[in-house]
Amino acid sequence: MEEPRKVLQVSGLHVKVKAEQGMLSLIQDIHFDLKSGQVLGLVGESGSGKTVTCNSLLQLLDRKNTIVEGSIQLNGRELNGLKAEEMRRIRGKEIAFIMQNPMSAFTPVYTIGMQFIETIRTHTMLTKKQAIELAVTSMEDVNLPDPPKLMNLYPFQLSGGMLQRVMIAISMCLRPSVVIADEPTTALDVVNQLQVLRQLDRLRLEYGTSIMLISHDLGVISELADEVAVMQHGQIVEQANVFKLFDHPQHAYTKKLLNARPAFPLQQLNRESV
Ligand SMILES: Nc1ncnc2c1ncn2[C@@H]1O[C@H](COP(=O)(O)OP(=O)(O)OP(=O)(O)O)[C@@H](O)[C@H]1O
Repeated sequence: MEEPRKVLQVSGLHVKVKAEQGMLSLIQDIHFDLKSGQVLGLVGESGSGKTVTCNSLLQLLDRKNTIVEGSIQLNGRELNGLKAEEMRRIRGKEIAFIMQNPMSAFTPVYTIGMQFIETIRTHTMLTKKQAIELAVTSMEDVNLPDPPKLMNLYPFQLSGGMLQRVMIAISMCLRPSVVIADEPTTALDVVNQLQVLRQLDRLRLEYGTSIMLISHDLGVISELADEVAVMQHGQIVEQANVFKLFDHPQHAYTKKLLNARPAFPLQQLNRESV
């Protein structure tokens, strides 16, 4: 069988930020590859550097005060050092982002439809009518009820779970090669968490999208990830296949994380729903 293609190749990634006492190192020497259709889980306790890592991949860090060293190749193209304008064209189209808090991802004064269409038209030559059709199909794809009606609603009129699915629909509609999901289910209840994870899984199976899933929750990671990287103090301390990592953790910090985890509500729910 042919080896899956490497879509994202990160090597020697190092992020420093200007601080009063000088340059402060936030993440050091990060290496990983993300293959086509693969889900890489990035796990670690609060402050371990997960968000800084994904923001550096997306080039969302404050350019004035941070230094990003190392290489971030997306489909063979180096992203580190690209101009903000070039990066804006890539973000959303080739590498998409699903945020932790769906409410803050939307502008409250515009309808879901306006925001969806704006994203599509920024990146494509589609007409407004075509963009509406694509938005509706994408919302149907994530099982949102009555998309034409949803298009006319404002963000506050949707539940957190629905908004998160709208965000997934927006992220996926342009078929990006990579989706970075930073704690995509943290703000949701357990039932909605499971639904969102299932949608992400279905989309990666259907379209071969690679997903980088950031979470502090090992239950979420175990649901979806093929490979897991464990972060501590700005470094990846262990990386392995999900089964190997859960069954035979090598690093003391991974063992500590595994021992500290509560019972996995998602897995219980999965069993109950079978
Ligand atoms: N602009 C900044 N200036 C100074 N320190 C920062 C800056 N951004 C992040 N940090 C620090 O870098 C470390 C890593 O933060 P990061 O947000 O990546 O952690 P995290 O693993 O995503 O945590 P959480 O799960 O709580 O989101 C933290 O100690 C944080 O305080």
